[in-house]
Amino acid sequence: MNKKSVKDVELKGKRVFCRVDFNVPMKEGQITDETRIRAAIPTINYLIDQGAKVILASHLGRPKGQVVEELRLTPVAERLSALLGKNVAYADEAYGEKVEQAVDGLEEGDVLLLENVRFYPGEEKNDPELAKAFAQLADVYVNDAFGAAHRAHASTEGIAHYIPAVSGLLMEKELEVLGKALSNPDRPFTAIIGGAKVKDKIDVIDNLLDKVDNLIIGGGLAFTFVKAQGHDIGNSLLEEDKLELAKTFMKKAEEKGVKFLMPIDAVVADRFAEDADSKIVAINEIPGDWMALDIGPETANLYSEVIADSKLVIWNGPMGVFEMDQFAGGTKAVAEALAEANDTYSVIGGGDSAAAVEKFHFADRMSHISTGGGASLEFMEGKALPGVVALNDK
Ligand SMILES: Nc1ncnc2c1ncn2[C@@H]1O[C@H](COP(=O)(O)OP(=O)(O)OP(=O)(O)O)[C@@H](O)[C@H]1O
Ligand SMILES: O=C(O)[C@H](O)COP(=O)(O)O
Repeated sequence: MNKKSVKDVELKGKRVFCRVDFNVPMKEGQITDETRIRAAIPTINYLIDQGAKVILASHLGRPKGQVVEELRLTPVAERLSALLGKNVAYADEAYGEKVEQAVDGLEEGDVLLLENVRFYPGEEKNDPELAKAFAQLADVYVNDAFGAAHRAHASTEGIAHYIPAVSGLLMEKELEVLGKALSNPDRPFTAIIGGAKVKDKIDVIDNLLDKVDNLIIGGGLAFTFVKAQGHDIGNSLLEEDKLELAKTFMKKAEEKGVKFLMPIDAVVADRFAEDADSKIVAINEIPGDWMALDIGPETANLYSEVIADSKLVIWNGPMGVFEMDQFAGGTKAVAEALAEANDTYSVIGGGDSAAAVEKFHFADRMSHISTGGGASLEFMEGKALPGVVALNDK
């Protein structure tokens, strides 16, 4: 990477404003998945070991520029203290006099967590005044929030214009792994794209068709392609206005010699419900008033074989409605195939695919699970990430 990292700057005794992505799922005040907190630990420990005064900042949820009690970072501070094995001070504001006093009181190796930066309207507007107020707290800016790197906000982009700005270790690793996957892939290189909406994944499919050997399509978005092939898809998800584009992609794949793999069978249901009546049908036999909610077992076998023969696989988006047990089989089979493919480097991107891999207990058998949802997608689309662009060049 041509951007400076924490390893390239002197940190001893320095006040370091470290932007992390602690946007973790919460239920009734409890953190339900702490992956993102764990992922930031190496950088935080590095800063502590170097003798920095560590000021951590993050957003949580989308409070839209005002204080939302349930979105305070208090539970995160507690969890972080436990994970670091040391006290993390917590400020209930993110800048201003009180925070400055707290920063003044920091000794080398101390950690202070600021309040949710999205409580301030200037954050998402990338207001230079707020960016300056953040910058004033510190001598060095470290961006370790890969998950929020696609946002040009005051704490992810603006601040980098005022003090020396470098990447954290997680940011560096994410960019290295995803960057290598896309620019110099081991082959055969396979991308698996699933999830619900074609329109969200158009750019990524288009960009990947220039790079991969195999493109596997699953999830709800597959049925727009199935329909484009000329099959009846009943009440399955369809984005009518993307049918022509789906045909274009299939044609592009053919021209480029990319294997474009689509479902050959599906699990169909009479309604969208856990206890719906369901059955397995061939892809050209989806009944008119049923909907396809998962890929079928033959498709899962076909996809698993392609995965086993690949050297590099990137996966974004589940194969079916994996939240319901009846329709989780396809997603589970793909996760299992990835877990068992020992010679395959597997990169999981996107919140839902990462959640699925966790749910089926294959997480520790994947090569890399990205902490970025939108960020990893935008990266794969080939877009520049503002939070990275703003960092100092080497
Ligand atoms: N056949 C289907 N019909 C309807 N919904 C489906 C189908 N297959 C998958 N889904 C749904 O798609 C959703 C995930 O889609 P999405 O495009 O958001 O995935 P993602 O990119 O992994 O997630 P994220 O946006 O969190 O990164 C899941 O909730 C799943 O239930
Ligand atoms: O969860 C994410 O993808 C990141 O934390 C960014 O959150 P956002 O979509 O609310 O900007």
